[in-house]
This record gives sequence, C-alpha cells and structure tokens, in this order.
Amino acid sequence: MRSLAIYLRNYKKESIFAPFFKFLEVVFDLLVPVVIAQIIDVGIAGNDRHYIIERFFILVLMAAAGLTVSITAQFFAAKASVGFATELRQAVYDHVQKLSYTELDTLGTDTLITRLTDDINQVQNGVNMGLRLLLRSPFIVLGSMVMAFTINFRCALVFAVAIPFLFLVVFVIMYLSIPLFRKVQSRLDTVTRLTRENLTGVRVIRAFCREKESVQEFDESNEQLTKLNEFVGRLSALLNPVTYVLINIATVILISNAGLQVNLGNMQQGEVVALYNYMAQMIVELIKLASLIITLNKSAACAGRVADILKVKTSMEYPAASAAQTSGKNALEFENVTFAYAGSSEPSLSDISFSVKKGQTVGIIGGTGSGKSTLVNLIARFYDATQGTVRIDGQDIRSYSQQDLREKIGVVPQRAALFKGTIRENMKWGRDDATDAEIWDALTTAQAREIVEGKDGQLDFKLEQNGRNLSGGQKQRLTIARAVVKKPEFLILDDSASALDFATDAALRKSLHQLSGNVTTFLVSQRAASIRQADLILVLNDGELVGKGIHDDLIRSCEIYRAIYFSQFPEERAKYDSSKTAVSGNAAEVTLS
Ligand SMILES: Nc1ncnc2c1ncn2[C@@H]1O[C@H](COP(=O)(O)OP(=O)(O)OP(=O)(O)O)[C@@H](O)[C@H]1O
Repeated sequence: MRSLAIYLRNYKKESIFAPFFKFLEVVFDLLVPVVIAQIIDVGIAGNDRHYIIERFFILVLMAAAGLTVSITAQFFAAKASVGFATELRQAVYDHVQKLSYTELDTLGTDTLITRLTDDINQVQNGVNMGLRLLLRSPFIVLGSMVMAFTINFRCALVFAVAIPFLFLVVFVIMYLSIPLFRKVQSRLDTVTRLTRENLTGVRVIRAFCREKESVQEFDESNEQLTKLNEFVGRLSALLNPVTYVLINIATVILISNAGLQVNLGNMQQGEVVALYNYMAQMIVELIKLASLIITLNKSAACAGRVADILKVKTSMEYPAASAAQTSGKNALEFENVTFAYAGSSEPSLSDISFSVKKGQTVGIIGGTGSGKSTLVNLIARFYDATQGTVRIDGQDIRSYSQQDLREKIGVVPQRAALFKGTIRENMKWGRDDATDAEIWDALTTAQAREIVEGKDGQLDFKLEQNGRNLSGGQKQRLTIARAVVKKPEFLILDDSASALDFATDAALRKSLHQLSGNVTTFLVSQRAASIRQADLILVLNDGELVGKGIHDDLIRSCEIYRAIYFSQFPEERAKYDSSKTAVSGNAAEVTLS
C-alpha cells in the first residue's frame, strides 16, 4: 500500500485535513463525559437548575460542532480517496498499455480487469476509511485512558491493562486474515474469467448444449469463493464478540473499583458515570476499529495486487527516437529468426530467413498452428525475436521508436475488433486526421463501401460494442478499411478475409494490389487462392519455413505447398500429374535413344 501512496500526492491538503477534523471530533467526544459528570456532581448534587441548563446548551453546541467537523472530515476524505483511485486507475491503465504482449499473455486479461475495477475500489474504500478512522479510533481509545487518569488513577489502571489486550486481539485476527484476503481476490479472478468466458461464448455454449457444464463450472468456482469469503468473514467477525467480552469484563472491574472509591470518598458519582462513558466510547470505537481493520486488510491485499501490476516491467523497450534512417535494399528482412513464447519450451518459429522488396505482396500459408500469426506479429513488433533479427528498410526493427514503427504498419488481426462508436470514429483509429473522402476511399478498397452506404447515417452509423450489430464478414471488411485509412507502408492481413466470399476476396486482393504508395502487403491465409498471385509465398510447417517463392516454383519444389494447393484445387492435381508423366516419359525416350 505504501508504494501507492504517491497517488495521494495531489491530495496532500485533503489527506491532512480529513484526520485533523476527525481529531477535533474526538476532542468534542472526549469532553462530553466531563460535562455530564459536572451536571451530576455539581448541577444535580447542588440542585442548581441554572447550571444544568447552561451545561445542557454546552452539550448541544458541542454536538453541533462535532457534527460539522465530522462532515468536513468526510468531505476531505471522500475527495482524497476518489481522486487517489482515479489517478491510480489511470496509472495502472497507462502501465498496462505499455506492457508487451509477452507480459499481457503471462498476466491474463481477467486478473487485469479485477485489479483495475474491484481491487482499486477496495483500495479507495480503505483510503477513505483510513483517513477518517485510522487516527480517530486510537485517539478515542488512548484519549479515554488519559481522561480516566485525570479522574482517578486506580480506576484508570483498568483501562491501562484492558487496552493492550484489546490491541493484541485485533493484531492476531489481522495477522490471520490478511493472507486470506489475497486468496479471496484471486478466486474472484477465476469467477471473473468464467463469467467473461461464458458470457462472450454464450452462443457457442448453447450451440454445443454445454449450458449444464458451464453453469456447473461457474457454480463450483463461485462456491469456492463464497466458502473462503465465509471463512474470512467468520474469522473477522470474531473480533466483535472477543472485544465485547474483554470490554465488559473491564467494565465490571471498573464499576466495582469505582464503587469502592466512591464509598471511600475518593470519587464522586458523576466521575464514575464519566469513567463508564469512556469505557462505552471505547467499545463503540473498537467495533469501528474492527470493521476498519477488516476493510484495511482487504484494501492492503488489493493494494498489493495493484502494486504487483505496476511492478511488472515491460520486456520491450523502444528508443525515444528512431536511429538515423538508411534505406536498405529490402523493405523487410528476417535473418535466422527463432521465436518461442514465454513459458513455452518449444519455439513457434525456427530459423526463418527471407526478404521482401517494397511494394511486394507476400502470401503466408501453412497448416493450423504452423506459426503464420506469430510471424506477422514479429513484423509489428508485438513480440521480439528470441534469436535472429527482423529488419525494416535495412535497420533492426528494435531501433525504431514506437511511434515511427506503429505509423509504418497497419495490422488487421485475425479476430475483428471494433469499438462502440460511429463507423467514422472507428475508422479514425487508423488516422486521427483522416477526412471523410479518405475514409470512403479506404472503405472502397476494403470492399466495405456498400455496407456503410446501406446503414442509417452511413459514417455516423453507431456500432455496438465489438461491432456486434454487424455480420462477421462486414466486421472484417471494416477492420481492413481501418488499417487502410492509416496509409501504412506495411499492411498485414492476418487471415482477416476468411469470412469473405470468393468473389469479394478476389476483389479485395485486386484493390489492395492497386493501393498507391508502394504498400508492402502480407496476406496470411489458409486459402491457396488468396495468395496464389503473391510475389512471394512463404510456406510454414510446424514453425519452419519449408518453402518460399512464387506459386509455379512452389508447386514444383514444395511438397507441403502442393498438398495444401491440391487439397483445395483437386482438379488441378490431375493436370499436374499428367504433365509430370509426360515430362518423365520424354526423359525416358531421350535416355533410350
Ligand atoms: N500467446 C501464445 N502463447 C503461447 N503459445 C502460443 C501463443 N500464440 C500461439 N502460440 C503457439 O504458437 C504456435 C503457432 O501459433 P500461431 O497462432 O502463429 O499459428 P497460426 O499458423 O497462425 O495458426 P492458425 O492458422 O490456426 O491461426 C502454436 O503452436 C500455438 O499454440
């Protein structure tokens, strides 16, 4: 929690005023029993009506003043805690944005969501309660003891013995429950993960009749969370009865002692009432302290989880400015690139080398899991190669600033992601200052023009979260247009035309080919037809580059390419086989003659 204290730096004044006003409230609270004792010992004992009324008004004034300072303290505490949480949430969010895919893969989205929402809310609550009550309760407890000593030394000793016991109980329960609160939050992560998975995949769950299993899995994890919560709750709940018992024992001892002192004439009755009032105030305060400690425990556990995120260092550093540009002869080069995902023992790409000229179209094909997406992710520097070098314009990709690199590359990911907002807003993700004319051009290239023309308001048509009011193919075309709006030097389409029909796919490829400005295009696809015309085809198998070249060469030289191609164009296999037989027949004739 200490490392997060810097997020209170803009709320120093509020963080001082909140406990200060609470302290003033404590002063009023501690004076009340003294005034009551005076009413009893002076007013009632001396039958002085005027004195009683005067003290009564003093009590009312003290109550009003107490209320005012209490509200003021609440105001400052709320301002500080809300401001703190806002800054912290922003800082965590900004930090997460800077993490590379490797860290994001390792952390997982679900825990990030819980930490950014529930955990930060708990910390905010802890700061609010802490600012108001953390000092108030010890002030009251110790203040009561000090006041008790000013009344009667022997009776005050009861306070002096009871208070350390009470603090010990609080400490033990705190010690036992803090680690459990961390566990509760991590179980909450699991419930969040299941909720997200089950809600986003609800159609698939229904299609596969998995409702029962998904409900059961959710129930189990929810029950585990509930059980742990109940256990921590019971442990924390012990605090109240144990402190009550201790306080009541102390009260019995106090009253019997005080009675004796009154009989001996060392004390007045009003003073006994004052002592009893101090004991009662301590009970109330300890109950508040107990709930404060539970809240602070939860808060500390959550603060630890939030601080853990802030401690994660990105494994991907970018220079502040790109190194001096030298124009290489190739637009892009992979030199002996090997890549393994964090925590994976097997590389997903092994010793890949190839080069691409400016303006070329590169097709990447291979079986499922062969490493196609991984390869293009290295071009966008979503991950860094484990070995080898990726170069853009002859320069190591790691020597480009993040801004320069991002500007060069437009990526259309495998899973189309659009955001809630108008089509225009989504298109401007590509480039902030894109004009409507440029957006329409990009939509035309992406074969998405008629989709937008058919929508109410056209560019102003509002997309739902993740574009769920569009079909899969429509979404894909809009995400392609968004990347085209950017006018990148490298356009990467990671299997992002898979939902398009063959005619649209062909029209898309044709218009991409005609893009102005020498765009180098990477087309990842499972469809041989989509990449057949490419200037360079890369064939991947199990992370290895088993073929590179143009279609005609690969058909002759690459067995895997042939297998993929003929599985999709079986009629061409017969032609190929017969031409091969003819060639070998001619060769045999030549040898015989
Ligand atoms: N984030 C990740 N963490 C760990 N392993 C991963 C990750 N992403 C992919 N892999 C693994 O890397 C290998 C290559 O995956 P990749 O997604 O590049 O294949 P692909 O050829 O694009 O497959 P597909 O055609 O199914 O999209 C696979 O074995 C996969 O399990």
